Amino acid sequence: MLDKQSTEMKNLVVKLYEINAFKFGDFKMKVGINSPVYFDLRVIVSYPEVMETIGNFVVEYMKDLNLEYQHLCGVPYTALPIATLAAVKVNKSMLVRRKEVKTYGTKKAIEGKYSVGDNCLIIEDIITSGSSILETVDSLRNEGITVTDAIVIVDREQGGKANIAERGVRVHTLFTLSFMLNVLKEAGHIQEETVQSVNKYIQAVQIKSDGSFANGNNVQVVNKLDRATMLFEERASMAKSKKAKQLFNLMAQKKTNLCLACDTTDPQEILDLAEKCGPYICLFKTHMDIVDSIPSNFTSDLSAIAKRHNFLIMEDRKFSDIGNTVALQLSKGPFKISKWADFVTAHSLPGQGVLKGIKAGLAEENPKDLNVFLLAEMSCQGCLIDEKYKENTIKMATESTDIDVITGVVCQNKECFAFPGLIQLTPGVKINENKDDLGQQYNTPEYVVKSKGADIGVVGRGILTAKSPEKAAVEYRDALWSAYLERTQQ
Ligand SMILES: O=c1ccn([C@@H]2O[C@H](COP(=O)(O)O)[C@@H](O)[C@H]2O)c(=O)[nH]1
Repeated sequence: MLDKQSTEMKNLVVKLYEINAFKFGDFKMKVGINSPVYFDLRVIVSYPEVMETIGNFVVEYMKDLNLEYQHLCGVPYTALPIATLAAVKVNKSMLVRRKEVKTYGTKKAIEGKYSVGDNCLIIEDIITSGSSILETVDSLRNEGITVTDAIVIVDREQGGKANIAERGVRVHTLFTLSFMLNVLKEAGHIQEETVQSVNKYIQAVQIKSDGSFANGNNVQVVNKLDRATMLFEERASMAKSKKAKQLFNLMAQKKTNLCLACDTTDPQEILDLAEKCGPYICLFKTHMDIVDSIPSNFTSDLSAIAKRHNFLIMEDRKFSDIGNTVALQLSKGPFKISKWADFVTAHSLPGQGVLKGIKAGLAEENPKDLNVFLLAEMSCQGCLIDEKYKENTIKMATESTDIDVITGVVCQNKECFAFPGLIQLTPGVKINENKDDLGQQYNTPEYVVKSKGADIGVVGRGILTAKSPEKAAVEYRDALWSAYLERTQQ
């Protein structure tokens, strides 16, 4: 008998969250209103253990329900592998619905062997309005096949179940969205505010069978899980890496989202700047390869200052080589970055290998808990990064098996990613200028935070060339922090 409250069921919910099959943010939905939650169960095909667990739960549920049916049909496409697994396990035949009916050959909408009057059980991954299930019901019924029941993995509780019942199909669900939210809250992955925001959305956006909204078509819902309006404290609980949680909490406690880009070549000057500006920053960004003859105690001195003033250190190395080389660049050579940096930056250009290389470099010695910011966009004029590259970078940052080492994304726009547990680091920040002579482009602190979605603003020459870098750091800290506070009150 399937126990829907069991630890195994709860563990599956957490796993779905961890692999980003269940995510939070600001997502465009088929119904036209943005949603604070999104399920993407397509990713489970990459996790055989998750597939097997879901398959087993579906089979147990099917046995409990004790339904009469000759065939199983998965709603295309995401539910197809789940239905296949279940059909094999219970030794039933499968029917496959073609989404696009062929214009040649048999022109069949339903593939598989069946007789008029046979009964078919439908399997679906997610139900929102129920329209996808109904399309499959219609195709099956057009062939004379009887459909009375459907098993659904997740019910978003937006009216789909009732819409389908109107058409004579009972929906049996493994998980409701409310249950899943409570499990994630119990597990400490989300806070009560998040649960309430999602519940509010679900209540407001109830969909009728014709696709209209139960409250009329002018439904206005403020998505409180738009990352731009969320507090860093709340986002910390959603972050998937420990380091991202640490940085979110540090910013919230210290009330600063300023990163100083310390692009100076004199090692002593770097330490002096860290000492002076340290109280006002959350991150201190270095380019170690521009520093002249680095003294042996340089990185330990910098780390001591970081500890004293409570900021983290980022080496902006922009790794972009094959994994093996990246592992060596991170752990060996004159800089031994893995020994002292909290964060590094990396291009997504080499693909997954760059993250694998970083992980391998970390395994080399006994390093700090180091994390990565992936570059999805650059601030310079004429940058060759296009939309597809950006999209794939965000996939790497949110869906890959190495998301545990990712704290955030270096980018210029809020639209780049939705997940509130990632941090947007935005360089190209200056109060009085909009470009330099070598292609750098600047925006003001207020603009990058409020309009471009920056969580952390990176300031280099805006501080370094000021008469008093310390005073400039205070000025930038205040401008970036008040823009962040104003943004959360929108
Ligand atoms: O797209 C990017 C990525 C990184 N940077 C780095 O940020 C600082 C900016 O310095 P400014 O003096 O404020 O221009 C610098 O270290 C770059 O390497 C970037 O500018 N753009």
